[in-house]
Amino acid sequence: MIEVDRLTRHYPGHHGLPKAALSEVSFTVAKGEVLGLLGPNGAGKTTLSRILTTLLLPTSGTATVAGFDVIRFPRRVRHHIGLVLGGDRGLYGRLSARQNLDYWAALQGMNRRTARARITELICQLGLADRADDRVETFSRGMAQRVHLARALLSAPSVLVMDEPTNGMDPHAVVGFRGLIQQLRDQGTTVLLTTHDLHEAQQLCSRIALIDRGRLLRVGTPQKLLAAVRAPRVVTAARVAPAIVNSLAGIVGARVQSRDGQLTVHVDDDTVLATVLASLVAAQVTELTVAQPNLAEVYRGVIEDREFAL
Ligand SMILES: Nc1ncnc2c1ncn2[C@@H]1O[C@H](COP(=O)(O)OP(=O)(O)OP(=O)(O)O)[C@@H](O)[C@H]1O
Repeated sequence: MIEVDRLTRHYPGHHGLPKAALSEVSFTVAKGEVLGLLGPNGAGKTTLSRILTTLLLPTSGTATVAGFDVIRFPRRVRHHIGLVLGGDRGLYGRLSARQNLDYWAALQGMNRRTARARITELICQLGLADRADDRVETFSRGMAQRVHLARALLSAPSVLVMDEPTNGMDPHAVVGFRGLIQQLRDQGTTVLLTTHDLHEAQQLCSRIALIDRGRLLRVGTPQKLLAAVRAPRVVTAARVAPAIVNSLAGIVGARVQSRDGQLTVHVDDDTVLATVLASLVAAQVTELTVAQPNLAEVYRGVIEDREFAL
């Protein structure tokens, strides 16, 4: 549904020299896939979203959405794509949710009767029914974001581009909104999801693209990205006899610490991990945990951005 090939976008930089916000970025997104675009501030995520939604022209390279080139067929692309932005832009606070949606439907040239039915359907689907006729300026961040999503879904697009859609929401609203994204995914909508939130990416995305300074550094399933991490695993166990601690200390590649029977072992690879676990199980130690690397470790390993708070 999305094909991006060597996409490049320059902005004027210092002394008139071009500065690359995107450099030779290539990837594809299949129908029904949720691709997470993850990267620090200034990585180029918004630039890419804007090109795909025909709001910005690339300097070179190509991008197609639902088979239509974004430069040659922008109207067709717009018909197939919905854009959901984070933040407070884009809604009329003094209008109700329904009036906002009526307005956007009219701008898109939708027939009134079709628009009315579609708006009622979206209001129900997105949990807005109780507040549909209240002014949007009285809405919480999470409710306003649902109106943004309804607006993007008016023309039933097959592709949604979401730029940090849960930014600024409280945790409860985030859970509800992510549930909506999951529903859309299950209904076959293709989603490009820009996010800073590693947990969100891991929860929602079938694949994740890591982008930094305009370059695509890695693309893969969360499992594939995790498999490539060399972060040490940590085994912890309780009530471990001193003799067992001593025998573990003899395993090459295991760094053992122990205090009052509470054991912590750092291991470098899966073979050492298996040996440590086998020794503990043979000694009938059952209270143990293994901390797996998570996306934060992948991120740290791939992107060296000090400003990005994990
Ligand atoms: N209109 C512009 N003029 C000049 N430079 C720009 C312009 N828009 C973006 N840039 C630069 O392009 C680079 C990529 O910006 P972009 O907004 O795409 O990043 P981002 O990944 O979306 O960042 P954020 O997470 O902060 O939204 C940045 O270095 C930014 O300063």
